[in-house]
Amino acid sequence: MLLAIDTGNTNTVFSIWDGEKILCTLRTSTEHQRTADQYFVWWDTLTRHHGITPEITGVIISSTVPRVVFNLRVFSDRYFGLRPLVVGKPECLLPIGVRVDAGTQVGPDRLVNTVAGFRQYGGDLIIVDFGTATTFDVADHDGAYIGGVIAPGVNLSLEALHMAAAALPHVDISRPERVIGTNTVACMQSGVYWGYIGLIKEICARIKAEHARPMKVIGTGGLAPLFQQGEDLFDVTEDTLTMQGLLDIYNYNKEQGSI
Ligand SMILES: Nc1ncnc2c1ncn2[C@@H]1O[C@H](COP(=O)(O)OP(=O)(O)O)[C@@H](O)[C@H]1O
Ligand SMILES: CC(C)(COP(=O)(O)O)[C@@H](O)C(=O)NCCC(=O)O
Ligand SMILES: [K+]
Repeated sequence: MLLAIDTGNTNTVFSIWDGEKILCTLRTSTEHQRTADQYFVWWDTLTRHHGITPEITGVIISSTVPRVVFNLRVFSDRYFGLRPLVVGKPECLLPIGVRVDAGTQVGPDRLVNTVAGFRQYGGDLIIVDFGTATTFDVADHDGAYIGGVIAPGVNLSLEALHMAAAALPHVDISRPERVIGTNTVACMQSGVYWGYIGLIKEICARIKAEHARPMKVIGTGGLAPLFQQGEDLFDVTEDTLTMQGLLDIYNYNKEQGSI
């Protein structure tokens, strides 16, 4: 079984792959102070709760927060006796090219998404991932990652309003039916929800105009379905794209004999 770990700036997700199937997914907040032993207590409690005793034979990590990788490495080594494959490190091979400005450290999550998108849908893709930041990852005809767009995340935008303005409360995202809000919360939800719909449409249209061939748009991340409602933003939404990419990269490294 493969343990695939996707650390974003907000949440860290562990998925256990049994062949081509996800057995179980565990989620915790991302904190670089969390030790290997703390991960294990959490892991042990939840896997027992799910009634599984996973036989982990491989670990792969994608982390947008470099500092958490140390404790995840110790966790993997101490509890499974395994050296994890870390996306973005030179020893982790990728089945796609990366064509960006020299010296750019592309977020590993973006590369992982591109790998999974290319394997499932072929080239010429825009992948929109709703995380702490909202990222647009662009894959060329041959699957190479050729850049994209980074925009402030949905919850980050709502949080920024609350933090900066004394009279604005903390608000959760939702889809208001009407654009004209008749109370403060509705006004904030409208600004972020409908503003975001506009942002996604405009950025995708401009990427398509810059790209020589027709493109498919994939939406991923917890909020993708909320934005897809009643709109035609994405050709497809995928809720486990990053996890699938981690499995693909692990399998590729096995095939290449690098692990
Ligand atoms: N299904 C969902 N509904 C509402 N908020 C969500 C959902 N999934 C994630 N979020 C929120 O979106 C933000 C980004 O979370 P996440 O996608 O885990 O980011 P990251 O991958 O950057 O850690 C967080 O504030 C999280 O609470
Ligand atoms: C853009 C990101 C912050 C998104 O991270 P996330 O929202 O998943 O936590 C991350 O991919 C990152 O740190 N990227 C490095 C810069 C780049 O990708 O060009
Ligand atoms: K992410």
